[in-house]
Amino acid sequence: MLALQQVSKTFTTPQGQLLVLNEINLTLARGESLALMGESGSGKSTLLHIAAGLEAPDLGHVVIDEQSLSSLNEPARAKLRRQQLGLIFQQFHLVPSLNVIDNLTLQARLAHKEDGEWSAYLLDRLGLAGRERHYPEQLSGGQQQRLAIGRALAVRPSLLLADEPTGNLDEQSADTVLALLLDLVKETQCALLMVTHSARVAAPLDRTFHLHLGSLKETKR
Ligand SMILES: Nc1ncnc2c1ncn2[C@@H]1O[C@H](COP(=O)(O)OP(=O)(O)OP(=O)(O)O)[C@@H](O)[C@H]1O
Repeated sequence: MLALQQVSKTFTTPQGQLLVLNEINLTLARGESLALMGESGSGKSTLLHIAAGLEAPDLGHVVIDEQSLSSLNEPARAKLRRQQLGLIFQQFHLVPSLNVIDNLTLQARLAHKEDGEWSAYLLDRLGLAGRERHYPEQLSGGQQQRLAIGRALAVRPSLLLADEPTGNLDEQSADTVLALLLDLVKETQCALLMVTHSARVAAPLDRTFHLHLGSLKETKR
């Protein structure tokens, strides 16, 4: 589903060259959830951006659904991102001027993958049925993040990439959102790669990896 093959990335900083990812290998299967942990500045967001094709590795390959991102030009990569990837962020990134149903179907419409029945099912599963005409500001933080999850899943992505998706929520909302997210990953058999600082959030995921000094080490399987 997702494969990182010998991925390396170095940044040039005022202090010199910074090797953030050093020949990283990782594979993620359908229906599998993986937590990516590591101290601040260890390169977690860089790895996530590279997996999403938003940033290119210096060396190595990213393969999504058997397609190597480096073999595609930028328009083709953007199309693959729209059609196969769901992105979930700490700051929900909903469109404030769009109501719930329009936010939910936004990416699906852009990807020409809109499916009314699937959207209605997702709204129901996410506890947002009946809120279709509400705007993001009328929703709680937990509801907003559930909507952002729905938006990511509305395209039926093969890969979900999430950066601290529960970082802005209180513990109880975080637990609800995480449980729903993991249920939907199993149900739709997509793969989930999630960055988190919290061992508690990582615990229910299938596998946990730590990034440290450019290397990835599995700590739970
Ligand atoms: N465009 C860039 N140019 C130079 N250095 C960069 C660039 N992007 C990231 N870095 C550096 O690379 C390292 C890894 O950054 P990254 O954001 O991936 O870490 P992170 O593990 O996600 O951190 P955090 O947990 O604080 O979000 C940091 O030292 C950062 O300063």
